[in-house]
Amino acid sequence: MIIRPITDKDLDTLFQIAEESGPGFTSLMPDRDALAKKIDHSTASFERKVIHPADEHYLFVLEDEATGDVMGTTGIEANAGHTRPLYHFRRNTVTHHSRDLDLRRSEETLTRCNHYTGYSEICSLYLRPEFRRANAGKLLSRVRFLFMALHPERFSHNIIAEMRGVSDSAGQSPFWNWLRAHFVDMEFSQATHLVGTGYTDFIDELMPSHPLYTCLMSQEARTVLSQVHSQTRPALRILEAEGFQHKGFIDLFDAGPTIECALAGIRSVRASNACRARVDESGAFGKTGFGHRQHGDSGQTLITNAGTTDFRATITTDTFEESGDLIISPALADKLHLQDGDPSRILPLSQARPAQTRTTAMELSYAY
Ligand SMILES: NC(=[NH2+])NCCC[C@H](N)C(=O)O
Repeated sequence: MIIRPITDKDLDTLFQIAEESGPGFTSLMPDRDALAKKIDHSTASFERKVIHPADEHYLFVLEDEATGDVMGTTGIEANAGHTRPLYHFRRNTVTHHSRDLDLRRSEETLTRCNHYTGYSEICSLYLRPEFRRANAGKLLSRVRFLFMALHPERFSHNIIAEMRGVSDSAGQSPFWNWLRAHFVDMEFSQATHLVGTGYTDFIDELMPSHPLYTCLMSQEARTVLSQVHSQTRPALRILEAEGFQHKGFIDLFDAGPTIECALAGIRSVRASNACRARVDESGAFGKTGFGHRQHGDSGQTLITNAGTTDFRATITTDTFEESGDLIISPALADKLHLQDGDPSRILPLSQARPAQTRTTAMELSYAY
């Protein structure tokens, strides 16, 4: 499994993924022109010399090298809210209190806001059902944190992830159904399609701009506030383990939680290291006795090169560290586009119980 930047040739697969992933997956909408533009934008972003993050969008694919199949996607928006506003509802508490009458009551409100302007956003993580296997989800999720650690000038100091909220297989969202009944006469899928293809004017025009008291909402809508889609729960757990937290900002359409973490605080950023690749031509990799010097207690390591347009990453056991150098076989060096002496970044993966590995890879398929 190799991670690489997306190219024009991946358009058909990207279209399939956009169809498979459904209406709540707003960063990939099944619209060929929009997806072709997204690929071009990604290619230009990887090519661009960047000093401060602007409107770059990086989209990677996970490829099965043996077959050339694209197994999934993963992305980073360098500066969310830069080209068009990024809206959320903020959960607030309002207290009405009369000292004279000795009465008080606290109620929750939702207020539309643009709080997260200027954050980098991780997005578009999708692992196709037929390619669920150990480490695939991990690689798709964590590779973004290594890419950010390698190229911090391209990203904000703060990172968010918008987690998909609750909707059913027929595309009905309990939160949207309440909004729709009172404010915006439009299907959930139409609203997410508009947002996903970059049309956000209707939010200012039609969505409520005054605080909404949640006590006045339907019970169905209230219970899904800050809740994730059932298929997104494992992805949420993984990001929480990386240090991400929910601060009460929720999606305008399905009330899914947005979570945030400082880049420097992300576990995979802190636990990964810069090193130099040394290509071992001696053929020692086949021999025994190398295991004790391998990374992590599982011996598995996420390795990347330090490139942008030529970025590559994989998870392997076929490596070890020696005085700060990463010793790799010529075959692996070739796959990762690494030459002897090139900078690299490594993240030792800790031992996961086999059952856990399976669950993670499987359940990450719908991700966030
Ligand atoms: N609450 C939501 N549905 N938010 C949108 C989730 C989008 C998802 N993070 C994506 O990249 O497409």
